[in-house]
Amino acid sequence: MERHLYTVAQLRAIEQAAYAGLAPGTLMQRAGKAASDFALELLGDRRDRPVLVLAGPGNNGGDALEAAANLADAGVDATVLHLPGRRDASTETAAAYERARAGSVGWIDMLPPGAEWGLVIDGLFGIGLERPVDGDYREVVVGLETIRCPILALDVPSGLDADTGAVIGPDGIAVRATHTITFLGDKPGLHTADGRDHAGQVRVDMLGVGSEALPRATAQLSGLPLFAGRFTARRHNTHKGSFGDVAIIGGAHGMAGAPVLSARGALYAGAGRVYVAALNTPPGYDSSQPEIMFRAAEDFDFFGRTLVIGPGMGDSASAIRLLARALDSDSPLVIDADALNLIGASPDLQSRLAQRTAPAVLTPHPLEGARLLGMTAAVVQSDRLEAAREMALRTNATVILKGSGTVIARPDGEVLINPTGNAGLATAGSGDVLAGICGALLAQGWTGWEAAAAATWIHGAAADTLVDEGVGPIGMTAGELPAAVRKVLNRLVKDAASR
Ligand SMILES: NC(=O)C1=CN([C@@H]2O[C@H](COP(=O)(O)OP(=O)(O)OC[C@H]3O[C@@H](n4cnc5c(N)ncnc54)[C@H](OP(=O)(O)O)[C@@H]3O)[C@@H](O)[C@H]2O)[C@H](O)CC1
Ligand SMILES: [K+]
Repeated sequence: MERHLYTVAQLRAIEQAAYAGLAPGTLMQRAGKAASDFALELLGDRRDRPVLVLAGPGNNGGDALEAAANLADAGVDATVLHLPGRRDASTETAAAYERARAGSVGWIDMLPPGAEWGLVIDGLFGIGLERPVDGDYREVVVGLETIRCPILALDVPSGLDADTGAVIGPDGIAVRATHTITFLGDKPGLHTADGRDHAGQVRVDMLGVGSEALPRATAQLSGLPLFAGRFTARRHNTHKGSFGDVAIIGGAHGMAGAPVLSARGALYAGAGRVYVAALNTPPGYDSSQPEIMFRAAEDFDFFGRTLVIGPGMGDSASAIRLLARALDSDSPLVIDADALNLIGASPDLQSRLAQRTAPAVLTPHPLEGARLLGMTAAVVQSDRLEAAREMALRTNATVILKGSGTVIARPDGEVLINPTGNAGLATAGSGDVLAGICGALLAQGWTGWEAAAAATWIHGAAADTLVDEGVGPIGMTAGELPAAVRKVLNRLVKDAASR
C-alpha cells in the first residue's frame, strides 16, 4: 500500500481547483453517492435496518444529506438528525437539504434514547472543524458511545483534526467510527495519534479528481512499495560476514534484558553476527539465545559494525563516553532509549550527532522525543508529524517517532506514517526489538530511510500476525516478536521472488 496524505490546506486547494471545471454541487453529489454506496455495502443483506444520518452545519452535513437522500431512494429507512448552524448553509448544502426534504427521509432533532440502528453515518463536521465539538453536537457524539452498530464517518470522524490526528480541544470529544470514507485525498490525521482509534477502516474516494490535479504530498502512508526492492533471496554462496555485524551497546547494572531483546530483534531480522557490548560486567552468554556474543563495552571495537546504542544504557559517565565515541564513528547507528535522553540533555552530543555523515536512525517514543525537542510529550502528541520533522531537521537524522501510527521523518521534511501494528506493541521491550531490527537492516546495507520504514512496518506486521494467531494484543510480550519478525521477513522475500 502506498498512499499520499494531504493537509487541510492542500485539500482546500484541490477542492478549489476541481470546482473550477464542474457544475456547482457536483463534488458534494459525488461525495454523497460514494457515501451511500459504502453504507449499502456495510448494511449488506441487512438493508431493512434503519440508518441514522447525522448532518452538521457545514458542507460535511451537505454530504450527509446527499447520502441520506440516496439511501431513501434505494428503499432504506433513513432518518436524518439535522443540526444546522446559525449561519446560512452553502448553496450546495442548501440544495442537498431540499433534495432530502423532497424524498422519503425521516427527520429528528435529538438522539432518541434506546433506539436501535443498523448503521450511523457521521456527517457532523469534516475538515472545517476548528474548535472543540460542544453544545448539542457534543451531546450527540456522547450519545453515539452507547450505540452498538457500525459507524461510517464522512471525510473525517467529527471532532478529529485531519492534519494531526488529535481530538480537537483540551477536553475534546470525537466520533469513534468503525469506517471512514474520506474525500479528495487521504489525510494524515486518520492514521496517527487518536486517528486510528477514531477512523477505523479508511477508504479514499477521489470524487473523480485525477492525480494530475494533485499537489506534491510530503507525507504518505508507508508500505511495501517503498522498500520491496530490498527483499531479495539470499544467494547460496554467502557466509555470516555477508550480512553484517550488529552490536547493541547498553545493559547497565540491572538493565541487561533490554539489549538482549534488541540483539534478538537483530538476529531474527537477519544480521550475520550480533554482539551485546554491555556497560555492566557482561554475562557469559544468553542460554536461550547462545548465538549472541557478549563483550565489555569499554574496550569494544566499533569499526565496521552497525551500532544500536541506548537500550538499558543508563546515564553514567561511561554511557556518555561510549555515546560520544559512537556518534564520532563512521558506523551506521540506531539511537534508542537512554542514548536519546543523554543527547537531549547535551548540546555537545547534539552537535556530534548533527555532524555525522554515516546513517543515523533515532527511535524516540513521545517522551524521549519531547526531551530531544525541549517540550512536553503532550505537545509532541498534539502534532506528531511536525514533531518528527523538527527532530529530523535538528539532528540531521532519520527519526522514528513511535506510537499509534508511528511517524518516520527525514531532514528534508519527507514523512511516512506506518499503518501496521496494534496495541499489543504497547509493552515493555517492544521498542528494543524495533531498534534491533533496524540495526540488522542497516547492517545489510539498507539506507537509513529504507531501514527505518521497513523495520517499523515489519515490527508492526509481526505484531499483527501474533494477534491473528491469538497471541495478543493483551499479554503480547516483546520476546515473542523476533520469531514473528523472521516469519514476516521470509514471507516478504518469498513473495518478492514469486512476483
Ligand atoms: N465544498 C464542497 O463541495 C465539498 C465539500 N466536501 C465536504 O465538506 C467538508 C468541509 O466543509 P466545510 O463546510 O468547510 O466544513 P465542515 O462541514 O467540516 O464544518 C464547518 C461548519 O461547521 C461550523 N463549525 C465548526 N466548528 C464548529 C463547532 N465546534 N461547533 C459548531 N459549529 C462548528 C462552522 O461554523 P463557523 O461558525 O465556524 O463558520 C461551519 O459552518 C469536507 O470535510 C467534506 O466532507 C466534500 O467532500 C466535497 C465537496
Ligand atoms: K464527519
